[in-house]
Amino acid sequence: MTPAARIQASIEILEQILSGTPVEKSLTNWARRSRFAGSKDRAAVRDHVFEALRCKRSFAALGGAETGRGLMIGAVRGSGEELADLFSGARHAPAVLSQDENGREFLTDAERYDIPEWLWPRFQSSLGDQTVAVARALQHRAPVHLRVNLIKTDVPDAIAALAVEDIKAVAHPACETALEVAEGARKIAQSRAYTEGLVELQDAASQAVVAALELRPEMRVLDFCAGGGGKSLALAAHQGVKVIAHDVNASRMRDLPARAERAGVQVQIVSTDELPQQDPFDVVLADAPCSGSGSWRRAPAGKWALTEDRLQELTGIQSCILDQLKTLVAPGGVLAYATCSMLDDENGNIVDAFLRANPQWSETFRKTWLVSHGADGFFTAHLTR
Ligand SMILES: C[S@@+](CC[C@H](N)C(=O)[O-])C[C@H]1O[C@@H](n2cnc3c(N)ncnc32)[C@H](O)[C@@H]1O
Repeated sequence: MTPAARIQASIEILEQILSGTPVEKSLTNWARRSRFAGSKDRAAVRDHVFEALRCKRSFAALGGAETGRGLMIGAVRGSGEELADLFSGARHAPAVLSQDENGREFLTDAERYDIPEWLWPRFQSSLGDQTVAVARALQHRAPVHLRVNLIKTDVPDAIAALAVEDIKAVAHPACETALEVAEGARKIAQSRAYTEGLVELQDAASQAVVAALELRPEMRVLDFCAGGGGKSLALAAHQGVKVIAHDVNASRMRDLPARAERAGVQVQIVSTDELPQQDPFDVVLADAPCSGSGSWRRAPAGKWALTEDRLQELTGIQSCILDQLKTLVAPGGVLAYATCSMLDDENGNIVDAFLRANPQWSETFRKTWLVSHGADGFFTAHLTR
């Protein structure tokens, strides 16, 4: 495919997404009807689509319309490339620009930095002088991070095993186990290092949330919102720690047994009904459902789907989860609250309200990771009584 044909394909996919088809489904539909597209074409089109979704507001302003075509005109105009070369009207290329397909100046900072208008003041109050840096980081693609599985290997050996398969990885400062992939990211899923469980795909800040816990052998740790089990696996990679995974939506943990087997670790999965027979726990991790503002680079549709009502609903769920979990923690144990969000509403405000309502509990640790520092945005706080 020519660069112009890739843009035309991206326009068609974006049209589907804008009319309500989920992102992955739109990409798969296109790949199915475009057997001529090679793996490099598919990767390039996917990159265009994700970039346009991350930068939807600013590209729409630059391109003159919030349509697939408008977004891609905005993308090309913003990159400084020559529009006429790509929108040439040639076979498989987008049509030539009409007179009225002009861009305009940005009206607000929220538009320039691709944040919903209603959310900008909350971004500012949560992030202070980091607001613009964070919003700009969210306009770009996320790095690929790996977690070295210390049950099976160590950091130098994992880097060497990846290098044999032309995957260049370097240590990431977020925590001891974190690597950033500098080259060869598309080869990871097929690599021996991955299939044999030496490394797992996991964002560095997500790993750092687990690394912040002081885990000792024989501790019983509940991962209450386990989801796909990324943090359960990171917890279980601590020698002797017994990990119990739970999620209100049990089907989300479907792949966890196979992932645990690949990693060579044990994770016990419990249902909501079984939980009362399992407590108390030395550590309860609540990686709560949230806006996902820290991972909007990977899932940009979430940025535009969030509403004030949904944020309020989420903060209600977050407070309920913390309240529900306090009875499951052994005296002297730790209730660790975490979100992949950078908004005070979902982070400090939730913990502060919990501490006000439960004066016998105190906070021993609190940290926020920002996307502008090279990993996903995350928050965690440790509570004890
Ligand atoms: C942020 S995700 C978890 C991600 C996961 N810990 C990981 O590291 O991959 C939040 C999870 O919380 C679950 N959840 C939502 N409400 C819940 C509740 N009331 N109790 C327990 N889990 C809940 C969701 O099903 C979702 O899987």
